[in-house]
Amino acid sequence: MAFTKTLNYDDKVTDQLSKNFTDIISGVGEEVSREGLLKTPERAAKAMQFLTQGYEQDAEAILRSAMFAEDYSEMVIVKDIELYSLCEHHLLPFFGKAHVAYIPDGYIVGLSKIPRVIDVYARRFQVQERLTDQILQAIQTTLNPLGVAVVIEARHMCMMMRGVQKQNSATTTSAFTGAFKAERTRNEFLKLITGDLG
Ligand SMILES: Nc1nc2c(ncn2[C@@H]2O[C@H](COP(=O)(O)OP(=O)(O)OP(=O)(O)O)[C@@H](O)[C@H]2O)c(=O)[nH]1
Ligand SMILES: [Zn+2]
Repeated sequence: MAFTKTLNYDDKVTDQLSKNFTDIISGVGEEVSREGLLKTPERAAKAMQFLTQGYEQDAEAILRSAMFAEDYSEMVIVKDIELYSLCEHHLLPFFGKAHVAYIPDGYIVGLSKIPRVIDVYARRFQVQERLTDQILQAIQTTLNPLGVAVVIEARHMCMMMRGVQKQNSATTTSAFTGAFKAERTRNEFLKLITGDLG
């Protein structure tokens, strides 16, 4: 499974996507043989494969690969994790940050696995709500903790560059399981993710 910043590109997929991007370039009236655009279909094909590599990856397997038995049952929060995704309606980026918390029940997980799981689901065509829920469910299903909380704050290029063209709007989505359904626990989490670490 590719976790590196580069990807082993599939030649057949690259060829097919390159043809598609050639059509897009000529479709908007550009000259595909213009020097600056000669390699663009192939570059765009590779960029698109990179941005959708999450389809090939298994979030639950990633979590299971670093679960450790530990007698700790306080809230664990990983906050301000940057994320980049593509909206499934316009294939334009949305980006922002995610905050994830869980309360262990016998098992903790390697901290880096949480951002990895976010990338697995973010690197697909998405809506922010489903992305939020998929991260939540993957952690709940594998670790079976006392509760999971996920908050995502993001800006959607499809609302900024086109459409309503609102530059400052941000969308917040949240999802909770178990202990986080209780107001006190949820509020503690929300306070900790908005608070200053000092
Ligand atoms: N709920 C949700 N909506 C999204 C997300 N990303 C993009 N959208 C919205 O998806 C909707 C698609 O609506 P349509 O009316 O079919 O598309 P459109 O004509 O391009 O709409 P406008 O963006 O309003 O111009 C738009 O309102 C987008 O803002 C997301 O992650 N979650
Ligand atoms: Zn969109």
